[in-house]
Amino acid sequence: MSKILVTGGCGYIGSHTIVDLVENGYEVISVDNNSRSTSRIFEGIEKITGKKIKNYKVDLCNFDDTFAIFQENEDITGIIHFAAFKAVGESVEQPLMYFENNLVSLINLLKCVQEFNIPHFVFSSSCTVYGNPDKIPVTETTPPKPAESPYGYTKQMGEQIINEFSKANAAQCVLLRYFNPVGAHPSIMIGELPIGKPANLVPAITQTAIGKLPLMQVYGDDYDTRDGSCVRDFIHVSDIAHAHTLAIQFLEQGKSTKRCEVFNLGSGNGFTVLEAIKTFEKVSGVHLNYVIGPRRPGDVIAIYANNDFAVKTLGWKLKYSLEDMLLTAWKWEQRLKTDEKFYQSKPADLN
Ligand SMILES: NC(=O)c1ccc[n+]([C@@H]2O[C@H](COP(=O)([O-])OP(=O)(O)OC[C@H]3O[C@@H](n4cnc5c(N)ncnc54)[C@H](O)[C@@H]3O)[C@@H](O)[C@H]2O)c1
Ligand SMILES: O=c1ccn([C@@H]2O[C@H](COP(=O)(O)OP(=O)(O)O[C@H]3O[C@H](CO)[C@H](O)[C@H](O)[C@H]3O)[C@@H](O)[C@H]2O)c(=O)[nH]1
Repeated sequence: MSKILVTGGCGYIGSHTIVDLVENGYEVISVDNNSRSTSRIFEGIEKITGKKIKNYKVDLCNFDDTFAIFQENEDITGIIHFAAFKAVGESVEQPLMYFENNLVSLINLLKCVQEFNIPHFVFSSSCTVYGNPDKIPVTETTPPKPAESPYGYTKQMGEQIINEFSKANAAQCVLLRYFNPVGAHPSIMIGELPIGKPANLVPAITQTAIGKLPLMQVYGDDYDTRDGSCVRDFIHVSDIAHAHTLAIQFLEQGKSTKRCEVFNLGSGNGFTVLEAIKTFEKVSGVHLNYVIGPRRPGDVIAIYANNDFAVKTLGWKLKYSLEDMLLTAWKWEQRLKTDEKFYQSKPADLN
């Protein structure tokens, strides 16, 4: 059985991917320092899969501790690297913290890939690498634009580091560019746990609907889009998770013709912020308390994916609609309310 090391396994996408890997017969271990998450998420993973997952509470920026995980698990066959800081605004305020955490952890891992001859490496990238694209939908060959934030730079630099690494090493790599992952596992046993006031749209919607936030703002309705609000490609987190299993299988089956392959992971549909809100109101039956506010600096106006390459090459079939994404997110928010510690979602409360 293949053994996959998932970094950031207690996080939003990592936890859903662990479930998908286990359901597809993989043995999984996780490393997460819980700087942005709680290991309590494994209770949910265990309920869904019936499996206990071993997590190493290690900071990947500490090389010796990271190396020790590989010494203890010499049979690791692949790595899926999610662990990173991801808040765009915070990265503008604390750029060095972002460059250090996201890049040092990546380099430490790649040193271990080299040292222990790990054949397969999958990296969490982002559609942020396309910036404000000239033409939509974007394909994998759409030229990257300069990043809008230090966070964005860590994804662009991460891709470059892996590209160069793969030329000089035996490992084969896959870069997965996520669009906007939202929703929760259909069992509602795991989901997103934003820390503090959410910056992202869907947690802002669900927290407003439940009354945790009094009101939310739509950042701008004067863009050149069909209703004036920004366009995004929302994709269910479980669909994103399954693409990781497919990416590992793609590498294992020797189907990659390149040392480093890139895939867009989006639904292929663009919805506006206001359309997402209307869909939420429809599936939840809740009237959302929102106002139109000013534009948020740095926001991309409109982006969605051409996902043909992932669909054809990986055999990726999308299971969930926008309605499913928003309904599962809503059910998860309602479930969180029954658990005070999760509901508070401050780092100190989580662990
Ligand atoms: N969620 C999104 O909208 C989105 C979009 C595009 C790309 N991504 C990328 O996908 C990946 C996963 O995102 P997510 O939404 O699951 O984020 P998340 O914050 O929920 O999970 C990241 C996990 O990594 C852990 N971590 C961070 N730094 C670490 C370190 N130095 N050592 C060990 N663990 C560490 C955190 O504790 C957390 O559990 C990230 O790389 C993110 O940049 C996310
Ligand atoms: O309270 C809110 C929150 C968001 N929005 C709007 O909703 C849209 C989506 O915003 P998100 O913050 O949810 O997502 P982004 O597309 O801005 O950013 C996400 O996708 C990026 C890739 O483009 C990065 O990966 C980033 O980490 C990730 O948060 C934007 O137009 C934003 O202005 C609101 O109107 N109100």
